Amino acid sequence: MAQAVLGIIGGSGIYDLPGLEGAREEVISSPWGEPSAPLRRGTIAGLPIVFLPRHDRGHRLSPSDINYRANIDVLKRAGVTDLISLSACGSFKEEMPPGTFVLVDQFVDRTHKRESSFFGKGCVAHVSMAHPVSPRLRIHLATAAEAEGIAIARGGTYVCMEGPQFSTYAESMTYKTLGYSVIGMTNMPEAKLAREAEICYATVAMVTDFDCWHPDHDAVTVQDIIRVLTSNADKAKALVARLAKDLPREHEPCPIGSDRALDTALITAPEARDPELLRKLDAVAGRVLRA
Ligand SMILES: CSC[C@H]1O[C@H](OP(=O)(O)O)[C@H](O)[C@@H]1O
Ligand SMILES: Nc1ncnc2[nH]cnc12
Repeated sequence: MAQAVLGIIGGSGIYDLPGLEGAREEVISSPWGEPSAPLRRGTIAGLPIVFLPRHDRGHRLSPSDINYRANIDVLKRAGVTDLISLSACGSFKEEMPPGTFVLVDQFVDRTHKRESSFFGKGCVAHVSMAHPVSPRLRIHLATAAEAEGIAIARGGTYVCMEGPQFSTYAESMTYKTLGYSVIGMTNMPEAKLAREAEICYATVAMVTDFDCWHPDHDAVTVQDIIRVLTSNADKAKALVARLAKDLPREHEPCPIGSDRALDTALITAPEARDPELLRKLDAVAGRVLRA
């Protein structure tokens, strides 16, 4: 049984992880290019933790400029088995007001200018995304949030837009009418790539605003979001600390097989595979390619 290594991707407002014991910076190079930032590695209550701020410190990177492939690749190389994304989002539901942490269980991908797969010409793979979030991690997150007195919603659909502009009123009303719960700009293709890399993934979607559909909120502004971000970030850090204390030290097998997603995904015949691409896939797909 493998040791659990918890990865944390910090989104808007979460550029470090105070409380990381013995924290040190680790630069891991990736054949997929530059990750957002060096990793910060340490422990919380003895559990190995790897932290990566997806926009880099200073919020240098916009959602479309993040190299999601490099980020997931370096987290895989760092041994991450379980990955939590901490993400700011807008809400489409009155009952999920700013301050709510939504443990989403579905995603809709509306992004259109991002590299969204490690696979392609010379090594084709099709992983299942039917259930994109680890049910086991969601349960651990819900338990940790309850212990910390953090208001959560269990389940919801996160629609990922390209951005960087916020939605038009018509888009916002459409997503609301379709029944989506929250909106953000980063969790796709991140969740898809984590699945391809066989890393269990879950998102804490932290509501900062009601997007622009809400009659009392004419438009979303970064200033308004930042006001909520700070208190959300404090709660998120408490949530991570509690999760780290309670997460089993051995990686628990994923009940939906996220950690073995490539067992049934590769379709390119071994003799038709491109050696160059195989080299780049050494970390994310090494388990199956070396078999
Ligand atoms: C600062 S508001 C828009 C920004 O916030 C969210 O970032 P993240 O998901 O990394 O927390 C959203 O996706 C946008 O990137
Ligand atoms: N309303 C919103 N739309 C997209 N991304 C967001 N991040 C925070 N609030 C958002």
